[in-house]
Amino acid sequence: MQRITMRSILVISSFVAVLNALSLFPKPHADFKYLITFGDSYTDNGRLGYYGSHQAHGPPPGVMPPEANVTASGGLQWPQYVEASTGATLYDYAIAGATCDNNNVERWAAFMNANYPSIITDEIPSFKADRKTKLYRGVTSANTVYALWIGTNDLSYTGILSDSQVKGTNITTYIDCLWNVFDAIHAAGGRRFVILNNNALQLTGLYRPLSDGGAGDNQFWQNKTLYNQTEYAQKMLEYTTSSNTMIDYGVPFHLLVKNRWPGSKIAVYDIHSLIMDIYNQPSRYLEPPHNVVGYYKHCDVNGTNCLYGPGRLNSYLWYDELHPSNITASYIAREFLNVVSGRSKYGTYWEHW
Ligand SMILES: CCCC(=O)Oc1ccc([N+](=O)[O-])cc1
Repeated sequence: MQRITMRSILVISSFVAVLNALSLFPKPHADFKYLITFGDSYTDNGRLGYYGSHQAHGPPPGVMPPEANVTASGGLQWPQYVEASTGATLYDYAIAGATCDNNNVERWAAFMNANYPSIITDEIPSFKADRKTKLYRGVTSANTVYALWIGTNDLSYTGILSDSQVKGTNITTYIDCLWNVFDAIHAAGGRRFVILNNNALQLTGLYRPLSDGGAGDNQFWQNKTLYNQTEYAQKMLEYTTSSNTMIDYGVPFHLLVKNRWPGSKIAVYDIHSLIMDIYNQPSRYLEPPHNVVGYYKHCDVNGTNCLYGPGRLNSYLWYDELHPSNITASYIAREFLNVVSGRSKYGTYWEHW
């Protein structure tokens, strides 16, 4: 294992991954000019960094923060691959650390002396403010896809998994929040939605028991080894799969039975299955020697003194205890484009007839 500041190596490997990924990407579509994303660190392309350097405030209306080359994937994040391979304009409102709604699960960000901004309390208001600016001049309901991927922090050890949610709320409240996000986007003219379901979190180093190759005490769960880790991995499996079933049934119920978002098309993108497929058949996705149990970036419980490796990031399913690696992000992006074009086995498609 090397101790080096890996920024340049990460940027180079990002570029290699981009080149590999671009050659595999489906052709861009004329009706896909804008991608507007909401979520957490699985989607954030640098927005939290802006808040961190501006006293927890977001950018003024009409300004998108600069994109980062090194995100929580160790390189580019999945929307950036979509952007690079299609030429679509990306407006990424995702913020690392976010939950769907701080009124349900709020999480403290000590470095900002504030809660992490959430989708309902910050990302959606920022989107609504930007919509009134020239950023949105070319955006129409036909040429724009809205993507929502949220739940990892809601269900997390600092959230529902440790019963730390706001009193009176529960997993159903988190699921209802997803529909509230769609309400807000629909009211703003959005008609094409992709919802990415919950990751296979039981396989991450964070939730996998130490005795089964998972992390010990770490930056995302500082006293993990005090817990019955097998029980918590199983709970996380229950929470993610139950939430995903609610998403599977909730989308057609609200769209078709309740007519909640008239004129809309919604695809459910089964990230959980994609990650399981990479986990079960790593040689199809990762560079040898592939590693789907460990992770590339190892830090102390404060997130400092990080060590990287062994080997190359492109061999890893996971970048750190919680985050898919850069190459995994490129597969998430590639399959996202298949979902948008209606051709993915990971997509389930719903619209009015
Ligand atoms: C996918 C959800 C996990 C997540 O959001 O992780 C992060 C939370 C906070 C930070 N940060 O403060 O830099 C990074 C990742």
